Amino acid sequence: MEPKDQQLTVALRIRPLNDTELEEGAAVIAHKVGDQMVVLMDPSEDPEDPLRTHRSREKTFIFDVVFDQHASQEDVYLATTQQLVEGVLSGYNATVFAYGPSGAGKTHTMLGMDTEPGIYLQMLSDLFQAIEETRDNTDCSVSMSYLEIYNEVIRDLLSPSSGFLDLREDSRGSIQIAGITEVSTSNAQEIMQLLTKGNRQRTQEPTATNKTSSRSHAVLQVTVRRRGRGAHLAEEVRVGRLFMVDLAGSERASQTQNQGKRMKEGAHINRSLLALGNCINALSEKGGSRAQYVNFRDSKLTRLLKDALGGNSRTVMIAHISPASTHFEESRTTLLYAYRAKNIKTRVKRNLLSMSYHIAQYMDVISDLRGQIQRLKAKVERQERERRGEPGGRDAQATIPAPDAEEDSRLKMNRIRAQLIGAFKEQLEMRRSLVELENTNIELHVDTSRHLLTIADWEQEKTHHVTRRARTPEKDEEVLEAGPEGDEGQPAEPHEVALAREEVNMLLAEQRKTAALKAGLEQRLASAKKKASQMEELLPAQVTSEDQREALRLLCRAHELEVENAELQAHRLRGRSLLRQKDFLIQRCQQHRLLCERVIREQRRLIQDSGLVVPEALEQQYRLFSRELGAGTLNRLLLLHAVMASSLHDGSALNISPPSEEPSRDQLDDREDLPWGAQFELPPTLLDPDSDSYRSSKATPLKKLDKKDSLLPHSSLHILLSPPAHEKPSSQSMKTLVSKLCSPAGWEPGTPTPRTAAEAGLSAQALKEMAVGTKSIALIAATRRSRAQDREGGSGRSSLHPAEEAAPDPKDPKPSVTPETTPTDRKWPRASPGRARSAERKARGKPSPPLTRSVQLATEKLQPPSTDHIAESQPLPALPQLSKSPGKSFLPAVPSASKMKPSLRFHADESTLHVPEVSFTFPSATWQSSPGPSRAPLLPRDIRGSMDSGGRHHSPLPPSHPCKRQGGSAKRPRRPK
Ligand SMILES: Nc1ncnc2c1ncn2[C@@H]1O[C@H](COP(=O)(O)OP(=O)(O)OP(=O)(O)O)[C@@H](O)[C@H]1O
Repeated sequence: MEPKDQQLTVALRIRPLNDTELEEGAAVIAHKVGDQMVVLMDPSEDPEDPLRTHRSREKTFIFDVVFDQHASQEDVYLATTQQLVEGVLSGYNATVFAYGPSGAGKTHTMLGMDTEPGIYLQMLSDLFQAIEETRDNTDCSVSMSYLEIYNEVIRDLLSPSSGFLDLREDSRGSIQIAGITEVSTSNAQEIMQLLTKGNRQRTQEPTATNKTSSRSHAVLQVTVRRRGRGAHLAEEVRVGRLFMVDLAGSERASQTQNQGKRMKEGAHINRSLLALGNCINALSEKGGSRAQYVNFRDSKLTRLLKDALGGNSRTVMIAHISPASTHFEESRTTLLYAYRAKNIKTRVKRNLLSMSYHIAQYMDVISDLRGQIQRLKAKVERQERERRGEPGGRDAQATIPAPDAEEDSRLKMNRIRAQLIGAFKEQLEMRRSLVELENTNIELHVDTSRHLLTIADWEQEKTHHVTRRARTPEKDEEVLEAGPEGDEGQPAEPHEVALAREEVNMLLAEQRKTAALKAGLEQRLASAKKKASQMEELLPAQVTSEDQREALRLLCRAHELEVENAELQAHRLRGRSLLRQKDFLIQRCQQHRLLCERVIREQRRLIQDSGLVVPEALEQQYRLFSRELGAGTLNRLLLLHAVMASSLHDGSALNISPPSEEPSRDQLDDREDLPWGAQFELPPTLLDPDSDSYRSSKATPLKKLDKKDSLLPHSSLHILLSPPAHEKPSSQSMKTLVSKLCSPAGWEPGTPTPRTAAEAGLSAQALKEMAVGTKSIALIAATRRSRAQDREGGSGRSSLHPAEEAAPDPKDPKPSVTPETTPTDRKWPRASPGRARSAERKARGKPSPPLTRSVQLATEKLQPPSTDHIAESQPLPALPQLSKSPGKSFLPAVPSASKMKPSLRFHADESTLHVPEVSFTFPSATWQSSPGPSRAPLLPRDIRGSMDSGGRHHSPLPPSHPCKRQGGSAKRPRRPK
């Protein structure tokens, strides 16, 4: 059955004013208008204020249904949740959750009172009644569990002594709570008794706004399994899951005047509700223009509600507010949240469990029927003979196996088969549990890494802080203003870091627990396997008929396939998780790299300040390091990695729809203004689609402090665009992509390097377009560096290598060109300061200063190539497609920027320009500078070409190569395949 899109139903309930509010003389500011509208008046705005006469004091919100203080529990149930009952019985998931600030009436709606039962009881009563009505033709079982999430730990409310429970993702991707008590029930009253018992265990404390405030999120999960009865052997099992969630209050700590323990609870509650809010925001924008990543992993609550919000569930959110003017702020934020949630869509599909062993049941029936046919045939024959008076009628009967013996054999066979199935099932369950444990283990590692990243970020920030203080003691006051300090002048550790430390300890304990469980399970699996193989050895002796043999053969085959399936799933999970870990590793390396760069920069400054003589070898190494940085290769790789990971995630690179026969007129039109015919070359790195979620918190201290990659000016990129030969290219997305990848300004300096295509602003279509195609032309985007140099060429500024440029020279009063100061316009040609100045001169009627021929030439050559002539250029040898060259490093595919850009050096006299050896090769434009004396070779020998004893340069290109024919002796050859 096809999954269907389903809009989240959002209802609003306004409770009556309570005694405290009446005593306070609070006014009613929330009014229901019609069935769907609520108007909220701002009590702080004075209607008499002449400055605000034209401003509306009212805020209007529309929901699916709105209830006011007159609505009964039944009204609320009938209009919101009753419709979910049928779906749950048919195998759909459903979720109802109550949202709102403390004391707004969430528990009242969900649990209610004896006289006025809430949604729990009403829904369960209806569910059991519906089950009763279909009992004749279906087998139905209902089980329930009840848990709370308190301070980010899960507790079983039906068995509170079982300690903290784990959330696990099973091999099918659905969230399970390991070790939760599942109680089978047969009526709603039983569930209510269990709920009341569980509720007594729920963490409740009096707060300023509610005397019995629930400090945790309570989740009641009811699972209904339904199977058709009778002759419907093919009938599958329908499993419907119903979640009913009573969330903790969504108020802010300041609003409840909470302190101490309450404050800490508040932090956890707010953290999970913040995560929930973020998910709601991201999900509500998902269908819109902005593609958003939804991070469900930020809290246990969102992980648990993942399906309810973004997956397979029909979901109803009931928002609650107080009508009192004293609660205006909470009511407003609640309404905003609920309003946003209205945009969320889920994709519901029926949960059908195909019964893995029903093949065995078929065989059972077939052999029964065959036996019956045989018996009937024999009976008919016997009767025929008897009727004809033929002798042997009685003898013939003797050759047919007696029905009793047959029945015996059948029963024996059934017993054997049941044992075998039991053994196989047990094994399979254990394998599945092992996969889950493995998955949990990896997730624990990933979570640990995430928290470690946060801690490491903080440690770096701390060091940075100390260094800054040491360097600029006079700015102490500023630093003090920037944040609170600890005892020894160290900045105080933020709450989130302390939390991360706590979590790491907890996660390590969890890891140990999981490892022990896994070891036990592996032992049990080994003994189960041994038992099963003993049984298999004994079986052939017991099998008497061909049918039985066939049944057993099929049974074993089914089991083999199940095992294979489980192994494949395990393999896939392992792969996915390893990639996630790899992602973290990359982040850690990146973090470490930034630290190293900072250390190097500081040390360099120290060396320069103290006038130390640096050994030549070290100086050379430093230059090499700076050049690598200048090339920005790493940043590009990170971007491409992110693009690739993202394309894998949404299948854009893999799931290519078959081309249509005729490209439409539009398509052709679209092509005209695009660098089509080209091919994108992407790194073969395959990374986990979810990588984003494992990034350390966006608000980690270091990120707040040091967002920019200041040492890394962005650089050139060699992109081969591959047009979808028949697919309609989206010119806009392609242009965005090209500008993002070609232009170093594609992501702004000072912002973190994008990690996903979404962050880079690339749509799935763009990624798809990147990945397919046949024809190739080359588009070489000139480097930002060369553009910077181009600008500098105009302005006559000294141009050092990028790292020198990035690290400001203390002796140089002029500010260096760093990515932060670079204008971010993305069009060629850029309005460079040089050009601006010459335009200014022209405007003032002053002639430009004369340039030497070499400066003019170099300036001309540094203009980026127009893409027009690229299409006309001679086709270059096609480069290998990424996907076809797995295992190859991407590194050589991106020509080092330092190879592509000439390093211009202006001496004291602006008009003398020294351009060291470097050459560019564009499809129809080649330029080359004169060889410099001491330039270190940047290309490997085979790419670089060689010098003979006579000092002549031998290009590695064949004489017929177009680049050669254009006459350069040291032209940059194509990257070897
Ligand atoms: N619609 C209503 N009609 C009558 N009384 C109500 C209504 N809603 C809430 N109340 C009363 O208001 C008080 C607080 O409600 P409740 O405990 O349900 O709030 P809550 O949102 O669950 O708070 P918390 O988040 O702190 O647990 C209760 O005494 C409850 O009986």
